[in-house]
Amino acid sequence: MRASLIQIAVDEGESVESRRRRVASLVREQAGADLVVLPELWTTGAFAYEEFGSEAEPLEGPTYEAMAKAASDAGVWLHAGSIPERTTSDSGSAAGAGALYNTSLVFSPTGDLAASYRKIHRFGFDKGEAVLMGAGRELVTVPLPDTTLGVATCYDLRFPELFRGLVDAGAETLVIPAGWPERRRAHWTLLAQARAVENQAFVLACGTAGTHAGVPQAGHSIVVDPWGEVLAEAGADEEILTVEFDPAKVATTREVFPALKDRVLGLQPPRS
Ligand SMILES: O=C(O)CCC(=O)C(=O)O
Repeated sequence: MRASLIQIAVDEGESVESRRRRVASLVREQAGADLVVLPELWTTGAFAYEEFGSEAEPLEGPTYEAMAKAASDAGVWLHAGSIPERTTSDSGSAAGAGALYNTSLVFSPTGDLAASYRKIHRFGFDKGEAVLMGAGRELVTVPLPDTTLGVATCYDLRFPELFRGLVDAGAETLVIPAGWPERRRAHWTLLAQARAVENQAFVLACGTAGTHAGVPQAGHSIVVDPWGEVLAEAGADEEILTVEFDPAKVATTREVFPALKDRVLGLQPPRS
C-alpha cells in the first residue's frame, strides 16, 4: 500500500478558503496513492479556539465538498483530517442542533463518505476544545480493500484503551490526524511508537506544521510498523510524507509474536 501524509502548514497569513483550495490540489497530486491522510482541524488550526465557532461547518459543508471531490479526482481513499463540525437538526447529536464537534471525515475513491468520527478525548482541560466542543462516544473503523483503519484524533493518542477497542473491532492500521504542539514533540513520537508496538498495528500519524494562535506545531508526522520500527518521519515544515507498507505485516507480527493473545481481562481491583 502507498500512503501519503500531507503535513499542512497552518499559519495565520492564509485564509481558510485559500488553504482549502491549496489542500484540495495537494490531494489531487497524490493520484496513484492508496491512502492520503490530512491533519486535525487544518482549516482553522487546532489551537485557534476563537475561530472554531465562526469557521464551524455542517458535516456536508465546504470542506466535505472539496475533499469528496479531491478524493474522487485522485481516485484515493482520503482521511481528510478533521473539521470543526456544527450539528444541524438531522446530525444525530445528543446535544441537538448547533453543537460543535471535532469531526474527522474519511472518503472512498469514488468520493463517498465512508466514515466520520467525532473526537472522543477533547484537549484543553478546562478551556479551549474541552469546553467548546462536545465529545464523541463511538469508536470508528473503516474497512479498506487491504487493511482496516482504526481512527483517532490527536489527544486520543494518550489513551491506550481507545486503541485496544479499535484493535478488538478489527483495526490493523491506526490513523491519527493531529495538531500536536512542538513543545511536546517527544511525547508524540514516543506515543506513536508505543501504540504501534502494543497493538501490533501500523500507525500513520499526520500532524500540522507552521504556527497558529501563538502555538508552534511539531510537524514530524510519522509512520510506524507493527514492530515499532519508524518507516518514515517528516521534518518540521510542510511536507508530503510518502511511504509504502505491506498491510500483511500486521498478521505476521501477531502470529510470530502473539502477545495480543496473552491479554488477561477482568482483573480484580486491589483489596484495600
Ligand atoms: O496531548 C497533547 O499534548 C496535545 C493534544 C492536542 O494538542 C490536541 O488534541 O489538540
